[in-house]
Amino acid sequence: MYPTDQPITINGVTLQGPHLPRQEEILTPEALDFLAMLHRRFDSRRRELLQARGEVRRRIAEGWTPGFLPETRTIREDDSWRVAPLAPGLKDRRVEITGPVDRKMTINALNSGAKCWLADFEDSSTPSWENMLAGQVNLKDAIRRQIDFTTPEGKEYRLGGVQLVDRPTIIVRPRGWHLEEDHLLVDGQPMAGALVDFGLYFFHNAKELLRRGRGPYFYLPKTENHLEARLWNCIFVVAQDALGIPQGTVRATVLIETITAAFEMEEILYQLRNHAAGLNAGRWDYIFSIIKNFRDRGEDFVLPDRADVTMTAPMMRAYTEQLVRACHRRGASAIGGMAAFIPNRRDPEANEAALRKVREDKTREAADGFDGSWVAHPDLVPVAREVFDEVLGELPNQIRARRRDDVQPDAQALLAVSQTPGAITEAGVRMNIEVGIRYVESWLRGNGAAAIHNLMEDAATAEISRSQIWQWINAGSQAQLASGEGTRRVTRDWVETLMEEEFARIERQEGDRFDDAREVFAASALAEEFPDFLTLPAYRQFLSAEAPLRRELSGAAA
Ligand SMILES: CC(=O)SCCNC(=O)CCNC(=O)[C@H](O)C(C)(C)COP(=O)(O)OP(=O)(O)OC[C@H]1O[C@@H](n2cnc3c(N)ncnc32)[C@H](O)[C@@H]1OP(=O)(O)O
Ligand SMILES: O=CC(=O)O
Ligand SMILES: [Mg+2]
Repeated sequence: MYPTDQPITINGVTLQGPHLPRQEEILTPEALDFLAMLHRRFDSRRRELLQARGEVRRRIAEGWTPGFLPETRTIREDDSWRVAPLAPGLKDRRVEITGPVDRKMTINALNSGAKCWLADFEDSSTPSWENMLAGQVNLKDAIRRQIDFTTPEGKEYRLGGVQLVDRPTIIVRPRGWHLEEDHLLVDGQPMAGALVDFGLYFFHNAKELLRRGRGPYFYLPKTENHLEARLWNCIFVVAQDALGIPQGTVRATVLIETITAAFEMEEILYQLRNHAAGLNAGRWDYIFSIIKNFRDRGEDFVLPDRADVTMTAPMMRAYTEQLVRACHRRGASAIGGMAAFIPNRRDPEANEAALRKVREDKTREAADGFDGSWVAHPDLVPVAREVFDEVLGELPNQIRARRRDDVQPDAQALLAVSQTPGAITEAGVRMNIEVGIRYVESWLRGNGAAAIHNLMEDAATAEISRSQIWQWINAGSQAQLASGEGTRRVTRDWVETLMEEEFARIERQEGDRFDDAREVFAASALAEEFPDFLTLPAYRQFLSAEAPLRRELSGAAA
């Protein structure tokens, strides 16, 4: 038993922060040894790759435009290689439900009737130590079918009686490479959140999953290039050897959700080819990545209101079609993304509208050749299933049936940002502010996904909101409001006035976190220096093990 609330060091691994329920089951000395091994072998490479991201960004700011890499041309042109055959539980992925790994949602997702469940430590989860550790407990219990839950009001949750084959395949999404977990230090350095999430899940469950006819499967978020994919591949090889399980047991689906990764889709599959399962079109972070990377490149890269950047915009069509082509050429699954419309059981009209819009979105994806797609809510599972059932017929996927050889890699099409129809409007600026603050408030309370105005908001959509504001302010005369609304520029002063007004409109409740949320949102939307991720300073200020001390010090300084 570890001492309560005191930092403790075992074999160079320091555990700090509050003592959490059942932590002894997860943070066993053997599991900590495994994490320390991963950190010591791979963290310096992670840091180098993060630094390389910064260099690419600097080159883009100086006028360089990313494109297909000349040095990897042979990989793209060689038609002979394929990824490993689809693994058990991953052949038919027509409907995947996504969601955070809290106990109730875990049970609901596993009872949802979806083919797969993306168990999310990332966009939809606040990365508090409590959430991250509880997620590991919940997954361990779920895999062993020993999970139930009772709300304080007495509502009971347990796994339904379906057979293993009908239970969604679990695919875990660890945190991105940028986030650190400073409740676990190795040799005095915080571990990468990604290695903690991957390592603990793999260590405790890989063998059990194999015994049950499945495997340790992962979604890899926010990858920026094929070298980052190579790092993951090296981690998989070492992890499988360390546990003595066969090479190739791990499978990874990589989210293509950065503009640089869009130029390296086949190279990413190639690096991971013995472990690759597919690619996913993570549309929200993709839009964020375009804003972030091209934020100071002038009018060719200024996007209209967030609501106008839809999947039918030319750049989004190019991205999704090229993704299906890359996957099917290499025998991998192409998985569609998240339509943000959330059903509402209390409002039939909003519910109807959400079902209609999601159906439209999934219909386009299925027709484009995707093998399946994501839904955010159990009530959307039947809609997506119906759409894909119709296109797939008896087939489990469209990998062979829709090769999409009619699509060609096309850099110009991926970069056709200025062809996105729409306009910047005052309503759009206000919406970004209001929704951004509301989302951050939810995140600070530990809920990393929220339905706001019947739309799903998570870390990726919040990044779009705050980075659009930043770009519109800093793009100067290139970000004019729609002509019907005069020629007002989006200035910092004006945004601050709108922020005051929107903030005043928000209904407050005892114990809410709106003051903190406004501070976090303003700091990233109005900052002179664009923070790489909204969640990075917010983590340090509010969730890190040193956060209470840091806040105390800044309070004392004030
Ligand atoms: C950009 C990206 O990365 S997209 C992927 C990441 N984002 C996500 O995964 C978001 C997933 N979705 C969600 O978290 C939720 O649907 C929300 C927060 C948007 C809305 O949730 P709620 O406000 O609870 O919706 P609602 O009240 O309609 O839920 C009805 C029931 O469905 C459950 N439910 C809703 N969404 C999910 C889900 N994704 N997984 C499991 N159960 C769910 C709720 O827990 C609730 O259960 P209960 O009736 O037993 O209490
Ligand atoms: O992770 C998915 C996204 O759209 O971002
Ligand atoms: Mg994302």
